[in-house]
Amino acid sequence: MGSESLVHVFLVSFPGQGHVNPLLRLGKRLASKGLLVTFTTPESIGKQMRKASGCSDEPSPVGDGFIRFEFFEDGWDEDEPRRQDLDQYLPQLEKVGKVVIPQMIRRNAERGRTVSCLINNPFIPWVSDVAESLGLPSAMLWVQSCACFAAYYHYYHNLVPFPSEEAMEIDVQLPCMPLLKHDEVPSFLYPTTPYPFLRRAIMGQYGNLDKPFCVLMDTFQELESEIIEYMSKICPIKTVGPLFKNPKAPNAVRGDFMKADDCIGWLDSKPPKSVVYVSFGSVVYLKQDQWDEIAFGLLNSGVNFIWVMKPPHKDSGYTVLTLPEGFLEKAGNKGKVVQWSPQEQVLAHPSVACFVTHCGWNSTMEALTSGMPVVAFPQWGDQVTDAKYLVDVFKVGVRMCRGEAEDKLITRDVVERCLVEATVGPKAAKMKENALKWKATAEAAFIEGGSSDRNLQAFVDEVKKRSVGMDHSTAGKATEKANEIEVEAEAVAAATDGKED
Ligand SMILES: O=c1ccn([C@@H]2O[C@H](COP(=O)(O)OP(=O)(O)O)[C@@H](O)[C@H]2O)c(=O)[nH]1
Ligand SMILES: O=C(O)c1ccc(O[C@@H]2O[C@H](CO)[C@@H](O)[C@H](O)[C@H]2O)cc1
Repeated sequence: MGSESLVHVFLVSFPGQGHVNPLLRLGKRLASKGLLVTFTTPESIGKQMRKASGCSDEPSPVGDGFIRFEFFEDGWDEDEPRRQDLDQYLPQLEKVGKVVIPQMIRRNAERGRTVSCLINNPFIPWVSDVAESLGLPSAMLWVQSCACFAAYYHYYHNLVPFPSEEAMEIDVQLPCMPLLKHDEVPSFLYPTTPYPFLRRAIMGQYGNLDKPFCVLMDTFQELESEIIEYMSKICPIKTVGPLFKNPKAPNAVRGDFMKADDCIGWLDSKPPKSVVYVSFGSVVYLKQDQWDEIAFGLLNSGVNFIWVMKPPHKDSGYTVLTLPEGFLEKAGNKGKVVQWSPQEQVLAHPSVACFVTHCGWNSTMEALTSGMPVVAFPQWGDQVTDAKYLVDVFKVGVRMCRGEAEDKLITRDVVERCLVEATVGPKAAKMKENALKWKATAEAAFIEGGSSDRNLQAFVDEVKKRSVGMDHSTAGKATEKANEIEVEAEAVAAATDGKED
């Protein structure tokens, strides 16, 4: 069957690696169940994805369906430094996206690919408005834990007391969750957060939560059962994780912004469970003095290691981190420093003993699903909550720090102690045993007939059902609306021309 005759879903992603990965993985899962999926994000990132991962606008077969990419211009020059400032970039994305997404949907309809559903991830809640204005169903993929979803929900609706300027250090008790210490609450909610624009972006999604007919989550029923059950009574949640596992479509279609350095051959040469993998994700940058302490901790512990040292964006304001003098020579063949790793493969490799992680949710799910113990080094946002769960609830981790807000240098001795604790001795063995249990439970959730697979199938069935109800007049309405929005936007642009920027 050609891709044109399939039900078509349109995925709009915030342009961050930790957001693109889970939405693209969802796209692949949906495609493998027989849908045509178009994935979009701004061209500035599309350019990188094309170069590093070969993303193409031609439909690629995935299982019973297809996936294709179609990027959009965000209205700024190629080298615009303001993209690194989300306080400025998020409003720009909203302004432009509200015009160009309807145009893209209209063009697709004209080419015989009528869109039946829009799906977005957080930080770009206006996508639900676009869907509503076009008369299209929409869904949202929540790319963090259900625990974090619940924390933001209770904050938005003011249901329980959270840290405030008057009471900074209060603990937070949410229903069906362990007590969170003040610094275990998602840090965008701290009164002192340096990232209030991310709190606003997330709160924007809660303001729009009545619009998506489904909230998909990259978690699984058995991992967060009580809070998922509780929140499911309030919101139309469907857990579909771990999304990075796709039995029908392994790694062919990827959305990395940077090509991964090859380190699998090097790992193959190491004994089982002898390597520590260190990565702080795509956005966290540590200070130079902290970097130095980690470097000495790694050397002093004597472990083998792979360390991801990604270069900062030229407009990010971060200075390039360096390694202590003579570090690479001292490490010799015990250590490998890379700019970007094939993380999923690294975590699945038998030579890897543990993962020193910033506890982003993707890294958390990838570690749990690979049966990999962790050393938790959270910095901000959901990472501090994920660290609490990894250590105290899932019991697969050792805590190395409490987050950026603590502003505490973690010394080389502490680094060394945590590495040893996570790799040798009875505690390490227990954590590995727990991690392997989570791996098995995750597998049972994503295989055919598992809880996540059933939820995903139910979602696909619902999209198909709604698309049957969507007759030609509905598709025509979407086209008409797209035309209206375009005319309005042109009028606004003409009226404001030269008055902005
Ligand atoms: O060297 C690296 C570092 C990270 N990742 C991937 O980048 C994503 C990072 O997402 P996460 O939520 O963990 O953190 P963020 O980058 O959003 O802070 C994950 O899917 C990782 O597998 C990768 O492929 N190679
Ligand atoms: O581009 C940015 O400035 C950016 C990208 C990603 C950010 O959040 C990360 O998202 C993940 C999924 O929500 C999350 O689990 C991870 O901890 C975050 O680092 C923030 C800013």
